Amino acid sequence: MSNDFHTGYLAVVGRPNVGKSTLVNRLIGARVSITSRKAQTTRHRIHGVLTTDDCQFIFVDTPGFQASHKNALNRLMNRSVSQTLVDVDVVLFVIEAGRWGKGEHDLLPQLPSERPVLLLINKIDRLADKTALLPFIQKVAAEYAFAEILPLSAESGSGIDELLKTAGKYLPVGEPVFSADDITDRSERFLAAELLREKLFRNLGEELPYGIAVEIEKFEQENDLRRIFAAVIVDKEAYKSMVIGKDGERLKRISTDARRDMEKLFGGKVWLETWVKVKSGWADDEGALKSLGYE
Ligand SMILES: Nc1nc2c(ncn2[C@@H]2O[C@H](COP(=O)(O)OP(=O)(O)OP(=O)(O)O)[C@@H](O)[C@H]2O)c(=O)[nH]1
Repeated sequence: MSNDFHTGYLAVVGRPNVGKSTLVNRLIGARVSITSRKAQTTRHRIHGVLTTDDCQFIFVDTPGFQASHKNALNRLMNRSVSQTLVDVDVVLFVIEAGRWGKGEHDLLPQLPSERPVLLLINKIDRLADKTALLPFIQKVAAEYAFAEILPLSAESGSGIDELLKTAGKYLPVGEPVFSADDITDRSERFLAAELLREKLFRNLGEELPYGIAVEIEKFEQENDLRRIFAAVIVDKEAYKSMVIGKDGERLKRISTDARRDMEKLFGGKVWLETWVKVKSGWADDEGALKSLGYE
């Protein structure tokens, strides 16, 4: 291994919905983290790995900050963000083009002053007036000592090569940690839960109850067939029928959609069984959260 190879950890932070998951997916070219129009779908730290000729980027996707719900779940989420930030080599702070508000400003004190923070201005494809970008960059540059400011579009891919070239320079010299074809260090069990969670978010839309979770109770594999048994956990009896829907239609649709995505991702047949369980108050109970895999 040449001694000018760089390897390092990068955290992707930013308000919910700014495009963190889309960016990580775009960078590592595979679906390891789930995107959805609904805010707050990423509650787990997800590691994606990208290896180029001279760099290995190990991405840590962190949950968005959320100040409005003050329960155990959010305390744990915020704790895991701060812990992540001191462990990484580079912080990628994602914002939306043209948008710098209280949400962004409030995040600044959480940024580690001893690490380079690259400000990524995402969604530039949405800017109707491209000349607005320069004054916006000047404005945000005055907010914090960002190591770099890079406009890009996670969706169209514009600015992504530049981002990799620039971010690579901030990674320490070192041998790769993961082999070239590692996509994620998360298990299929975890990915199955994420896919099902994403379908719940999409299908329930605005009705989505706060504190819904997925627990994979059994995951078996026999040749190409995976048998997955998943419980959808809600914290109130009333949410149960909301998830199941009239004559079970909604849960059936959610399961079918999730099963199809799992088959694509795992490259084999999937038998998926889902049901809804009520665990009242679980979102306020740190023990229950840990048992569901929240760190
Ligand atoms: N137009 C446009 N839309 C984008 C771009 N990047 C992301 N989006 C959209 O923005 C929405 C949110 O993207 P996500 O990647 O889920 O955002 P996130 O920051 O990971 O969200 P949380 O998981 O809630 O923290 C999705 O509908 C994406 O399709 C972009 O470059 N341009």
